[in-house]
Amino acid sequence: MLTITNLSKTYGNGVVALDGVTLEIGTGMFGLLGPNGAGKSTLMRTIAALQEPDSGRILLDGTDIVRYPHAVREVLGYLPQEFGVYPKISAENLLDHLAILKGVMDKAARREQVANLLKRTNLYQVRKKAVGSFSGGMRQRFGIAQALLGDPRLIIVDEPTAGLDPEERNRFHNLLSEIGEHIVVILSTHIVEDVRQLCSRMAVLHEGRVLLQGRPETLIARVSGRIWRREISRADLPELRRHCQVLCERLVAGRTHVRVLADRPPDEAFVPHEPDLEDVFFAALAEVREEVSSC
Ligand SMILES: Nc1ncnc2c1ncn2[C@@H]1O[C@H](COP(=O)(O)OP(=O)(O)OP(=O)(O)O)[C@@H](O)[C@H]1O
Repeated sequence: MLTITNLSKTYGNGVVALDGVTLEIGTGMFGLLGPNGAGKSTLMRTIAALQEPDSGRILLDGTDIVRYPHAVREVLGYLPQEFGVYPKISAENLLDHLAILKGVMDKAARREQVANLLKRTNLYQVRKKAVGSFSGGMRQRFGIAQALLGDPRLIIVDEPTAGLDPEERNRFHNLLSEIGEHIVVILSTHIVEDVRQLCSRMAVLHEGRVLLQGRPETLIARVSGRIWRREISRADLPELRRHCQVLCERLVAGRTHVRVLADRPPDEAFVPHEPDLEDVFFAALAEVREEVSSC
């Protein structure tokens, strides 16, 4: 169990990246959803003990990881947003090298662990190939293989599916959900679909603050009956925005469709919309923006 209490971080340039973040994260896949600049990577790096917060506490199974960063590094697997590799080394050799760095010193045990991880991530057939020649999806799977070295209790993956084609993304999802059956996996992303498909618990982060957290189905139930949609001409959008909380607008077969958050349909052309996680995400952002503009 990972318990984060009142975590705050302001960078030297004055940007408040984390502002009193409090979260409880148990075994399974936890989705941390937020728009660009929300503070996700800062939070991930802080949990991974790669940077210190200004204040607050992070406990992993009772151990304070801000005070004892080595304790978390020993039990942590981390796939950062920018995952650099030595391009010319084969996958097998690089994984072996990384296993040594992770403290797996026994040669036979290391060889076995490396082979197992290459099989698990479906890279065994290409283990002799240079990692630099891998496709984006293969590279991300290699990233997961290195994160799993040393049998971690906590895995952090930061924006892992950006740039993957649908097939690779699906394969990556299956791999993550299999891992999430046994340990804590935190998935940080701005892709709502990733969280919907994978996570049994989630939080939305915005401007360094947790807007909401819980089970996706519970959060969806909270906006149920308050989402309406209609087709609209683009010219009418500004007027609608003036008196409604427009959650999103999107093109369907070349026509603009809007969804709004309201207790009643704004006009007779609106029909009820069965909410999904995207509505939860946009509603949380819309509500906080509304608070700011009415201040
Ligand atoms: N080292 C740094 N120095 C100064 N400001 C920073 C630093 N790192 C991040 N920031 C700022 O802190 C805020 C949060 O950034 P962070 O990268 O944690 O967000 P994020 O949710 O991961 O965003 P993205 O999805 O775009 O990666 C942003 O405004 C960012 O510009």
